[in-house]
Amino acid sequence: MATPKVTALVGFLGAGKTTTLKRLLETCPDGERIGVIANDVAKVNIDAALVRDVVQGEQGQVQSVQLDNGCACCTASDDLIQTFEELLEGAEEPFSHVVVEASGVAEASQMREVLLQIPAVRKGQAELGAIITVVDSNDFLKEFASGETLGERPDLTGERKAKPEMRRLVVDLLVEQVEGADALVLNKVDVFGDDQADAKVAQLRAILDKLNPDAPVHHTSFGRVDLLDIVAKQVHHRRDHVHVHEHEHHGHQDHGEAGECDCKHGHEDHGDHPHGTHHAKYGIDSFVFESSLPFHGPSLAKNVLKQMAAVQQLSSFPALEAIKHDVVVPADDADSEDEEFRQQVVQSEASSVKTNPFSRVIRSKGFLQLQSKPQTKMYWSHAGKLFSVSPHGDWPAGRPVTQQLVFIGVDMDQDKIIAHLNASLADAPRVP
Ligand SMILES: Nc1nc2c(ncn2[C@@H]2O[C@H](COP(=O)(O)OP(=O)(O)OP(=O)(O)O)[C@@H](O)[C@H]2O)c(=O)[nH]1
Repeated sequence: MATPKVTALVGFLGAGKTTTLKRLLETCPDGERIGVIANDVAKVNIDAALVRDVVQGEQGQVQSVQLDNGCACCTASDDLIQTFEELLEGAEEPFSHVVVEASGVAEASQMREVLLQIPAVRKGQAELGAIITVVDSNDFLKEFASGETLGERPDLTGERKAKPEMRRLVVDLLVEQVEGADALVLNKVDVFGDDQADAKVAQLRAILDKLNPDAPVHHTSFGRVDLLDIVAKQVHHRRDHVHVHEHEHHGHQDHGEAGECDCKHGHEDHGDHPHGTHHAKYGIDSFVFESSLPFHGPSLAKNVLKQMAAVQQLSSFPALEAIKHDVVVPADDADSEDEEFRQQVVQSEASSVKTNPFSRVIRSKGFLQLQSKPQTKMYWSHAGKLFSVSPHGDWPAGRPVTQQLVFIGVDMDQDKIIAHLNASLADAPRVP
C-alpha cells in the first residue's frame, strides 16, 4: 500500500465541504481506504454526524473520527495531530487517504502547516496530499461584486455602522482560503440558473485565477468533483516541482550563491509561530441550542423561520412552507396565515434587520424534531441565502431525543435567539 495522502478540505462556513466529503465517501473507488477527521467550529460536531451516516453505509471502507475542541488550524492543532496519529495507529488496514474537513473559519495556509507538523508526515510515513478550498459561488461573488463595507452588511454584523474592520477581516478570510489553497472547488454553481451560469462562472474563475494563479479551479454543484484525482495531480505536481528545485538549489550552491527563491510552492514554514484564534480575529462566534422538547411547527415558523426569511429578504421561504404543510393547520387558518406571513415579510424586510437577532447569523445547522412527526430526524441547514429543512432518516426508536442546532455568526445576540427558539417548543417531550 502506498503512503497515505493527507488532504484538507477548507472553505468558508456553508461552502459545501461536508457535501463534497460525503460525495467522495459515497463514490469511493474500490481499493481506496479513507480516514476522515471532521472538525467543526462549534462544540457540537454536526459535520461529523453527517459523515458518520455515510461511513456506516460504506461497510467499514471508511473510518472517521471527530474533532470538536476548537479550530484544527489554530487552537486545536495539537488535537488534530494527536487524532491523526491515533487514526493511523487504530486503522484495521492502512489508509490510502486521510481527509481532514476543516472548520469553516480555518485558514488554508495554517492547515498546511499543521498537516506538515504531523509526525507521520515528517517521518515520511504519510504524505501531504492537497489543501483544497471549497468556494461558495454565490456568496463569494457577492462579496467581491458588491464592494460593500461591513456597515452596509447588516446580515453579517447586525448594525449599520458597527466595526468596519470586521468586514475586511471576514473577506480576508475568504481570500486567504483561496490564496492558500493548492486547488479550488467552485461549488454551488447551480444557484445561478442555466442562463447565467456560464457568464457567472467565467467571472468567478477570473477572480480566483487572479487571487491564486497556481491553483486549478474545478467548478461544480453539490461537490461533484473527483477529489482523489485532484489530490493525485497535486502530489504529482509537488514531486516534480521539488525535483526541479533540488536541481536549481544545487546550481546556486555550485556558484556559491545564497539564492532567494520566489516560487510559491514547497517552502512552507515548519517552525512554531503564534496562531490567533479565528473567533477573536474575525469576530465570529458560535453557540449550540439544545432541547429535549420537540418544536411546534407553526410556532417555529412564526418565531424563527419568518425572522430568518425577513433577513434573507426572500419573498418565499421553502423551508417554512415545508414545515407549515407538515403540521396540521386548519384550511381557512392556513390561507389567512399565508397572507399574514407575506405581509409580515414585506414589513420585516423594510424595517427589522437591525433588531432581528437572526440578522447576525451566518450559518446554522443541526438536527431537529417536529412535534407532528416525532420519529423523523430533520436536518436544518442554513448558509447565507440558502436554507433547507429536510428529512434525514429517523431518530433512534424508543429513546429520548435531544435536538441540537449550531448557530455561527458575528456578534450574535445569543439570548434573544435562544428565546425565539424556546418560544417555539412544544410543551412535552415526544419519544419516537
Ligand atoms: N444549491 C446548492 N446547495 C448546496 C451545494 N452544496 C452544498 N449545498 C448546501 O449548502 C449547505 C451547506 O453545505 P455543507 O456541505 O454542510 O457546507 P460546509 O462547508 O460543510 O459547512 P460548515 O461545515 O458549516 O462550514 C447544505 O444545506 C447543502 O445541502 C450546491 O452545490 N448547491
